[in-house]
Amino acid sequence: MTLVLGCVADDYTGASDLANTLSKAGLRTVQTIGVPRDDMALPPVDAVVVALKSRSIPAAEAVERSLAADRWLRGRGAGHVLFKICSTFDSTDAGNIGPVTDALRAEIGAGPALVTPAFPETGRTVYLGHLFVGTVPLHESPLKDHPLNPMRDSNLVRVLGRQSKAPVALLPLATVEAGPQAVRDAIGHHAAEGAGAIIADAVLDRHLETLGVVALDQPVSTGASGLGLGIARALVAAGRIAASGAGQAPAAIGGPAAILAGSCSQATLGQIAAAERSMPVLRLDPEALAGDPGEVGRALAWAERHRTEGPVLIASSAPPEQVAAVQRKLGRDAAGHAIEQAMARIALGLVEAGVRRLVVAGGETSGAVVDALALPAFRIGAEIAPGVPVLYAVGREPPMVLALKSGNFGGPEFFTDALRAMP
Ligand SMILES: Nc1ncnc2c1ncn2[C@@H]1O[C@H](COP(=O)(O)OP(=O)(O)O)[C@@H](O)[C@H]1O
Ligand SMILES: O=C(O)[C@@H](O)C(=O)COP(=O)(O)O
Repeated sequence: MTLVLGCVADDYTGASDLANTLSKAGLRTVQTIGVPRDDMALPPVDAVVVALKSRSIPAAEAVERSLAADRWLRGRGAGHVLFKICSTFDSTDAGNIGPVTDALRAEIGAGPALVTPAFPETGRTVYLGHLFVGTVPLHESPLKDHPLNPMRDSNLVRVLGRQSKAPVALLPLATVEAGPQAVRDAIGHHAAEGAGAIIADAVLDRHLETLGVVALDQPVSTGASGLGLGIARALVAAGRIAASGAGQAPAAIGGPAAILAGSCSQATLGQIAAAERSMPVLRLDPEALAGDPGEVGRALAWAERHRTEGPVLIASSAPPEQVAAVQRKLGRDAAGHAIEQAMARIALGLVEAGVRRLVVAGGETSGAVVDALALPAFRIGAEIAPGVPVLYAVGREPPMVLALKSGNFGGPEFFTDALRAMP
């Protein structure tokens, strides 16, 4: 297997978002959970997205895991590695976007990395280094209340500067509009000045196409699915991707379905409210979930009682004031971790009870669930909503199909849309 593109994603939902984008652009793509074991049988692919759960762990660990993934990908021929971050730049001043980008560059002796979270299809745009979510700057968006990494500064040159060793420069929209050569000249100038990373503006897909062409000059770039789109289109345009033809439509998996929500995003809260009109919904008590092992058993007993009614939804999700109250009692990271682990035990119990179709809302939550289920890799299926594909577990018997939804993604009826796409 010789890879045309390697990707290291800092969470599992983000990885499936990127794998979806690459696959739609024509790249045969597989998402692995962690660095694959050498004996893992992978189909012929153009791109592998190695999904890590490294967004909210200490920076040194994120660096170590990312470098291991990078070495595996380069060992299989990947000349360019895209570090997939969140389109809302989820991170804290302690990292991990800066430290991982620095380490990936240092590993291969690369010049400054292009960095952009722009993903216009989902409303993420960057102008003069400021990230917008829909019509508002990042710091006014619901991300200001994220449970683990509240985003309170929209100026990404500043945000990344606080996380990086080398200076961070800006590639303004006017330069991106001027095309690849203007971008190359600007990068040369910033490299001479010692920049380690360059935040690139992009508000439309054509800007990402320009950035994709130039990113491939370098061995490393950092971005969300928008940059993935630009790189994929550049690879296709350069004739570096063999035509793959339409894949065989996967057979229906069947069997019981369940939804688990641990995201506290505004979008997910709305989707849970909408689901309440069409399926049984259990809203967990987050404090009990974090502290009382019996709460998992009670949730599973509830699911068992509602089994004959079709899919069920179990949620720990809560609005910002309730999240803040739990965090005051338990601490931010401890609360998040304990709730994720409890959700993972619920997932395991549901699958042991026969669930074969599973939707999970929330990146960290998805990470904990997929780890508990020990799923090694996914084939990418149809797109349910921008950034969220159907995922077929590779090599699992009996087969399972999942959807891992980034907290902020999907329309109000996402959960019913997902179940319809996962027969
Ligand atoms: N009610 C709650 N109170 C506090 N934290 C919560 C609650 N429910 C979930 N969490 C935690 O909030 C975090 C949500 O992150 P994540 O799953 O990545 O969602 P998103 O995709 O929206 O970022 C997780 O660590 C989760 O365990
Ligand atoms: O880029 C994105 O927005 C997503 O792919 C993503 O990474 C979102 O993260 P979560 O909301 O934590 O799932």
